[in-house]
Amino acid sequence: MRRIKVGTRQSALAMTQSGQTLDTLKRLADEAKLPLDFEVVPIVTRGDRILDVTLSKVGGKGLFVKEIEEALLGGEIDIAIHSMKDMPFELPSGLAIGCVPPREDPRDALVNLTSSTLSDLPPGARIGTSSLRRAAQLQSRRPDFRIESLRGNIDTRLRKLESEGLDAIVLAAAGLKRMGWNDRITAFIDPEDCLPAVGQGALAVECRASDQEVLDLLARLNDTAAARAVAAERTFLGLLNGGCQVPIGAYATAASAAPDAVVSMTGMVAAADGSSVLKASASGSDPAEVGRRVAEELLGKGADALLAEARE
Ligand SMILES: NCc1[nH]cc(CCC(=O)O)c1CC(=O)O
Repeated sequence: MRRIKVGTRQSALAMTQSGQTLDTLKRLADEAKLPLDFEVVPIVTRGDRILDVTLSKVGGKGLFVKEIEEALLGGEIDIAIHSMKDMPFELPSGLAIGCVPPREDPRDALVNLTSSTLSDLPPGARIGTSSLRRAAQLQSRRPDFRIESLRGNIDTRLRKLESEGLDAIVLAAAGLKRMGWNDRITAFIDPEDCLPAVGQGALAVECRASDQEVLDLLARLNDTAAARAVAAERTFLGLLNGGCQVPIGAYATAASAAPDAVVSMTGMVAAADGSSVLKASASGSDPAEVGRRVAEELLGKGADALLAEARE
C-alpha cells in the first residue's frame, strides 16, 4: 500500500476544493483496486502570508504555488491541488499538471445586498475588487463605478461588502459555488461584460513528471474538454507573459469531449483604467494554435503597449 500525500493551501476554499477532489480520487482508486491511500498536508504559501497588501503590488508570479511545488519536488507531498488561475504559465522542471478535473463555473459573480445586476447598480456605485482584470472591464462597462481595493479570502471579502459599505463586490462564481455559498450570488456577469481570468473555475492537479503511478491515477480524473480549453487559455497567457498583475482575461470552450473537438476562445487585454479593452477570438482543433492566434491578433492591435503600461 502506498500512502499518497496531497498538499494544499489552508484557506477554506483550498481545503474544500482539495477535499472534494480527493474524495473523487479515492473513489477512482477504489474502483480500479489501486493499492493507494491518501493523506492531506496543509501548506502555508507566501500569498497567504501577505494578505494585507495588494497582490498586484507584491508582484512575482506563483505566490500561491511556489512552496507547494517545492514540497512536491522535495518528495514531502506527491500531489498538489491548485486553483488553475493561480498557476503561472511555466512549471518548474520535473513537475507536470497530471490532470484538469471537470471545470466549475468560469464566470465572475456580483454579490450585493440589493440583487442589482451590473446595469441596475446606482450611478457612482462603489465596487470592491482587487483584480486589475475585473476593475478594467467593469470600469469600461460602467465608467461611473468607483473601484475599491478588496483583499482576503472569500469569507473576508464577503464580510467587507457590509463592513466597508460597498454597493457590490465581484468574486469568482466557482469559489462561491464550491463553498456552497451560491445563495450569496446576486448576478452572474456575462463573459461579454467581464472575461474571466485564464483558468478560472478550473483546478490543476500537479505531480512529479516521473511519478507514473500518480500520473496513471490522475489520468482517470482528467476532463478532456476542460483540459483542452485551459490549454488554449494558458498558451495565450504564456505568449502575453501575463500573471495576476496585468489586466488579461480569456475564456475557451471545447465543443465536446472528443480529443479533436473544436476549441473556441476569446482573449482580452485592457488598460488598467478600462479606457481601452482589446479583444480577439479564434477557434480550431489545436488548443495551442487557438491560444497563439488570439495572442498574435491582440499583439497586432497594440496589447504590448497596454501591458507595458499596466506593469509600470
Ligand atoms: N484570486 C484568488 C482566487 N483563486 C481562485 C479563486 C476561486 C475561483 C477559481 O477557482 O477560479 C479565487 C477567488 C476569486 O477570484 O474570487
